[in-house]
Amino acid sequence: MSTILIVDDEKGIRDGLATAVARVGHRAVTAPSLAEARARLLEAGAGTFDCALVDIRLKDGSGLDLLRELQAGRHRDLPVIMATAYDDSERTIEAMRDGAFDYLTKPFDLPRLMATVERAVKQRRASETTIEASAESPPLVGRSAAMHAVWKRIGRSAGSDAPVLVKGEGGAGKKLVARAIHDYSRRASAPLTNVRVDASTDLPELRAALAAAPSGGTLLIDGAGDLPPAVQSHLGSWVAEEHPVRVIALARLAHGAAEVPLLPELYYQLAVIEISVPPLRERRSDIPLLVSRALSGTRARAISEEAMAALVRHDWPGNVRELFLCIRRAAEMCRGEVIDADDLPPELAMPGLASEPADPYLGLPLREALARLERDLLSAALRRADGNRTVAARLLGIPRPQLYTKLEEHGLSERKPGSAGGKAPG
Ligand SMILES: Nc1ncnc2c1ncn2[C@@H]1O[C@H](COP(=O)(O)OP(=O)(O)OP(=O)(O)O)[C@@H](O)[C@H]1O
Repeated sequence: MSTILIVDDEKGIRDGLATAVARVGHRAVTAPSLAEARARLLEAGAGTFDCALVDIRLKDGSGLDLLRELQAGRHRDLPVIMATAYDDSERTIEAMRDGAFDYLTKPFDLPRLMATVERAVKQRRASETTIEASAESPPLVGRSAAMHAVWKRIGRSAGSDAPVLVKGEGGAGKKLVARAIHDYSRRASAPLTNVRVDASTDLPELRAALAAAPSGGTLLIDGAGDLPPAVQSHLGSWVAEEHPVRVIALARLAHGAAEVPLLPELYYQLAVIEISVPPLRERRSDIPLLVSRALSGTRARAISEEAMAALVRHDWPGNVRELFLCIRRAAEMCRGEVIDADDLPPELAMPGLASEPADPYLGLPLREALARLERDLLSAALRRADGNRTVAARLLGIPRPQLYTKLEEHGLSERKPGSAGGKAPG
C-alpha cells in the first residue's frame, strides 16, 4: 500500500480523490491548504509519502511553491502530480521544468489520473536542479492535449543542457517553442542567437556562424534540415563536441510529412531531446484561443459563430502563421467590431468551393445550388467528425437539434459518414 498526499482546497475534490485512491488500495492523506500540506510533510519522514497530488491554485498560495520546496528539501524524491482547472501553458511549463512528475487538468479524467498515480508510485523520479523562474512568460497559446504534451517537453528540455531538435510544419510554432525552452532555462539571461541556414549555406558560412555563437547562451539553428549533406555532416561532428553553448535545431517538415530530412549522423546528435510541434489541423481545439490572441491589437473585438466554425474546419496548411494572417486581414475587412464569415477568404467561408470544381453548383437555380451546398457541407462535416454528430454540429457552428433537422431535411440522417453525398433533393 502506498500513501498519497492530496492537496486541494475544494472539499468535494479532496474527498473524491481520497475515495478513488482508497479504491485502488492506497492510503490518502489530505490537506486543504499549503500550510496544512507543509505541516503534514514536516511531521513525515522522507519516505512517508509515495506520491503527491497538488492543485496549482490554492487559497493560501501556489502549488508550484510547494513543488519547489519539495524539490529543494528532503522530500525531493517524492513524485508530484500538479493539477489545475486552468488551461495554462506557462504553469505547465514551469511545473514540468521544476520537476513535477506530471501535470493534469481539471475536471479529472479519473482513469487517466489513477494511471498517472500508479506510474508515479512505481517510478520515483530522480531529483532535478531547481532553476530560478524566468520573468518572461512565453506567448505560447494552446489548450489541446497535443500542446500540453509540448509544454511538458519544453519544461523537461529547459531543465537540461542537451541538444534539442524541434520539428514541425512551417508556421506551426517551432521558433516560439525554442524561445520558450531558452526563456525557461538557466541560460535565460544569456543571449539566444538565431542562425538561419538553408540549402545555399556552405561550410565556411556555417563555420563562421558557429564560431560566432556567444558562450553561455543558446544557439538556434533554424533550417537544419535544408542544409546540403556535407554541411549537415560537419554540423553533426560539431554538435558531438563540447561547446559552451546549448544547441536547439529547428527542422521544417513538408506538409503531412512525419520525418525530418536530416542525415542520420546529424539527427542522432541533435535529437537527444525531440519535440514535435503538431500541425494546427491536428489540434483544432486550439483555434478559438489562437483567434483571440490574433484579435488583440486589431480593431476587431470578436468573431461570429459562423466565422469561428469556418476557421475551425479549415485545414490551415500554413498553420498558426496563416491563421494569424487571416485574422489580421479579416479584421481590416470587417465593417464593425465583429468578424463575420463573409470577411473571411471565400475558400474558408465555403470550403466546397476550394476543394471541388464550381460546376456542381453552376447552372442550378440559386435556391437549389444553396441546398446542394448545404448538403455537401453537412456530409463533409459528418465525414470529418467520423459520424459524431456533436462534433459535426460544432464544426458547422450550429446547435445539435438544428443539425438533426437539417440531416432529416436532406435525407442524411440514416447514412453512414462515408456514404453521404450524391444529388441534392429536387
Ligand atoms: N502556440 C502559439 N501561440 C501563439 N502564437 C503562436 C503559436 N504558435 C505559433 N504562433 C505564431 O505563429 C507564427 C509562426 O510561428 P513560428 O515562427 O514559431 O513558426 P515556425 O514553425 O518556426 O515556422 P517556419 O518553419 O515557417 O519558420 C508566429 O507569429 C508565432 O508567434
